[in-house]
Amino acid sequence: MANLTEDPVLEINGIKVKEEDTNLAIDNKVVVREEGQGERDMSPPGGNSIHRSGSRPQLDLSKAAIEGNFEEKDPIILLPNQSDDISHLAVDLGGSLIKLVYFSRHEDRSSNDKRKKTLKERLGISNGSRRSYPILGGRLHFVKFETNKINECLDFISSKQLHRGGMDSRWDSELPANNNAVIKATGGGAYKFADLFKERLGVSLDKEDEMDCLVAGANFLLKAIRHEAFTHMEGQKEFVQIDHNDLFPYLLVNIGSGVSVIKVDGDGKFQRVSGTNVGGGTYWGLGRLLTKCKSFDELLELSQRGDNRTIDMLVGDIYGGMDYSKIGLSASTIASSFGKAISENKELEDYRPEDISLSLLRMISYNIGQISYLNALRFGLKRIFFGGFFIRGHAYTMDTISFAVQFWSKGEAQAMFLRHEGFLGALGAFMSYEKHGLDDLMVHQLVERFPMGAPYTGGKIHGPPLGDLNEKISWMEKFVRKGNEITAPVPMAPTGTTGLGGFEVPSSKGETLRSDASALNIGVLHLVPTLEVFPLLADPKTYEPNTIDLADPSELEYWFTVLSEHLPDLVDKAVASEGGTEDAKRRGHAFARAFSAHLARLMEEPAAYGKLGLANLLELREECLREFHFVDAYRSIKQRENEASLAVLPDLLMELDSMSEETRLLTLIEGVLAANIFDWGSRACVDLYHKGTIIEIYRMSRNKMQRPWRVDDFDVFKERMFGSGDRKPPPHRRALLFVDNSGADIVLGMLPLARELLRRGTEVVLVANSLPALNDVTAMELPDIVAEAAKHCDILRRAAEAGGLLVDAMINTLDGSKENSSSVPLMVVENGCGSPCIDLRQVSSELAAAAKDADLIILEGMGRSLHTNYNARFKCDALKLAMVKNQRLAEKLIKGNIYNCVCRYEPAS
Ligand SMILES: CC(C)(COP(=O)(O)O)[C@@H](O)C(=O)NCCC(=O)O
Ligand SMILES: [Mn+2]
Repeated sequence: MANLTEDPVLEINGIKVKEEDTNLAIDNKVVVREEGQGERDMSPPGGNSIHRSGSRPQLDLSKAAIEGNFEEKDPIILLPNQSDDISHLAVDLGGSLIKLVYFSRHEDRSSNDKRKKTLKERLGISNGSRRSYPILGGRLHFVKFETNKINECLDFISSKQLHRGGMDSRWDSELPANNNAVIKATGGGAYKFADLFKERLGVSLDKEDEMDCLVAGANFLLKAIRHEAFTHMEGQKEFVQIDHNDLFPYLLVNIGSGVSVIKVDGDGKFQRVSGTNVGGGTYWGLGRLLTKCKSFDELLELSQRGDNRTIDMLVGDIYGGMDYSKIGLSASTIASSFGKAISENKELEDYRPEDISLSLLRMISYNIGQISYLNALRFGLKRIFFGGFFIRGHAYTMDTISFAVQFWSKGEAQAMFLRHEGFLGALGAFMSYEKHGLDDLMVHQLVERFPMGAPYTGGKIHGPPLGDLNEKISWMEKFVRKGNEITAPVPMAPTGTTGLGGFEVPSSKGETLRSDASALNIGVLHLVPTLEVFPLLADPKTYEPNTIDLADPSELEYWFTVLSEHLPDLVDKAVASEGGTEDAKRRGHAFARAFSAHLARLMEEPAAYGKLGLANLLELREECLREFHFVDAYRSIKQRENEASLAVLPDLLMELDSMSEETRLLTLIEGVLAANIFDWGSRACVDLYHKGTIIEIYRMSRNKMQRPWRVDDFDVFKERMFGSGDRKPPPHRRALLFVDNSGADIVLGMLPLARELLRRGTEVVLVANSLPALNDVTAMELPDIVAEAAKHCDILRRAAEAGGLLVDAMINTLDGSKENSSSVPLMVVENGCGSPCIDLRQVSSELAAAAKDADLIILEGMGRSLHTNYNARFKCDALKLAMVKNQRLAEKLIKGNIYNCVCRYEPAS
């Protein structure tokens, strides 16, 4: 991609413009409420972004860059700073809270360049199939407001222009905006506030049935979001994998102001079987009267410091401190909520508000748990999902409900909670828009991201959005100046909080309850309809990308330390990559703070963002960099190393060509392993780079390549390649090479290996990152590297030409001939990721298409073949190659040492 960093004059008319390619870009629309100041107007300042007005989105041309070839007619221009332009909204107007779900569309990358076209033809990808998705890429956001602050909500909708345009025009940007906009709405407020919406926003509310919406929302979440449901027992949270084919029937208990109990038998098939008027509204209403609390969250926070024994009558109070063991009740069981208040000569003021709040919370939670159990029993249901904003991710509430269900059902029924608990209705209303195709989305097409503000605000979004990066950073700076105000997460109830038969008094309570606990557990859902499950996974259902389990606290602590210690160096690189300007420095600091806050948050509650693996942490770092507009922190390092390696490539190729086939294969594999040492993500390696030049380190690394390697299946691989005795196996048809780093790794390691496969008649597909991550080579950079290498090698040149790789590159071939002699093709596809690891449940459609004819995959590097996929099994032959550049991982995974190598070969399973 050619960068227009010199501020060229861009003619927009007549040239196609498109937004940044954002399959993986993070949402950067965090908006904040400042302590004590209410909402601050954060509408975008003038600057170099063009002001938005009217219903047509305007363009932000800053940092515009041409994608592909300058020479091409009508090149596509990327607008990295152009923010979301297409939005949709659905609302759930409840008695206590208003929930919004809105969608912001991002232009899908439908690149025009010739390389992609050739690739598509070769891989048989038709554009037609893409168009069949009613929605293109986009993001689903979740926001809530208190109903009594409906004006804030209307301001928010207005500031983001969410009400603009009718649905049809919104889904398809080519249609004109509609001035008679209609918003899907559910909840009682859809009736109550219809006039207000019309008056303030000029929109009509299209009312959807509340139960329909709750069920549609729950079904969507349970089918489409990976870590949506979890159990919560005695402080332990555990995510539950729901089998889509075995979801129904279940009981859905939605705890809003009141409680609905719904038996769900399928999509759109349900019956409201019960309910209770003692719900969230009761807790809040009674709690407010009894404690003078100003908000629900405040009331919940009070309960955190409460001791209900002062008010509740316990079994022990009646039985002189004894259990009533005959019927299974311990002395600490609540015999009668608020029961002590009748027998004591005390007034309301004599009770601590904290104790009242906890007593009330337990009374209501327990009652709901019990009613739910009775209904589950009534219909023979084993699974009960609890939703609604009463829960708010609050540990005691969940424990209390779980306890009731467990106790009364004797463990037969299971209480489960939903991360998007409060948004079922709003999501369901959103789903009711016709033709958006959301209900067809699958788990692998949704990527959840946690924006920069999440650790601070808990995803709470108030007021207008932060207009641009500058405002985001100044908010961050202000925040940091205020000191350590990262609010503590919801303290997990310690083990034993709710012993069998009753509720013990919590032995330790958190200092503060996060004011907006529930919203912490959800991020922004990025919809990427083009993502697919990698078709060569032997068993996608049991596939787990992460090798290291961060549920082990010592692992968690270790990797947090590694990432924290790497941060200063990363910031230096990132700042340097943007010219070391003052602006870059500011962004660098803000990035470091934001990422540290994410780390701190996860350290306190590892499951806060869903199940946590090392791959998620490494990806979060890259996402966070992107959020602060560090597009490619290792850009110049990559360039330098590519140049140095390309300079010695001809000598290496000559040396290889002088070898026998078998020696050459070994030398090639050694070469890949040795060159994998160039990894700017490894502390040990970075220290090493200060001790020599690229070539010196490469030589040293090669010289240390004694076999047997720590994991050494080379001989089996060699046999598959050359056979034994008279048996000569056919070459592989197509190999997918998941490449890793720039520089020596790709140029002196993987390209020569690719060349060997090509020489043997195997088609080669180089699979590289869609977005930069550390010093990994990207799919965008690869064609130029291949073109350079092809100048020195006929095999590569012919294959690259056959694969359409050289269409744009101006290369001088060795012999000057340009005829397209027959060759198996060399291709490049993007993998759909922007991380050093790869989750093969979510790969690009290009890669999925390329995989269909592949019978060999080679995964290279620590991230792709050790941290992730080390235990993955494939339908085709697989070779995993990596140098282990971390002592602890070497000990743990291969019982070896740092710089040991892995050559793991697994024939098709
Ligand atoms: C980030 C990485 C996975 C990249 O390794 P690669 O995939 O390039 O081989 C690796 O450098 C890593 O695990 N680094 C952290 C551990 C350390 O600094 O030792
Ligand atoms: Mn790498």
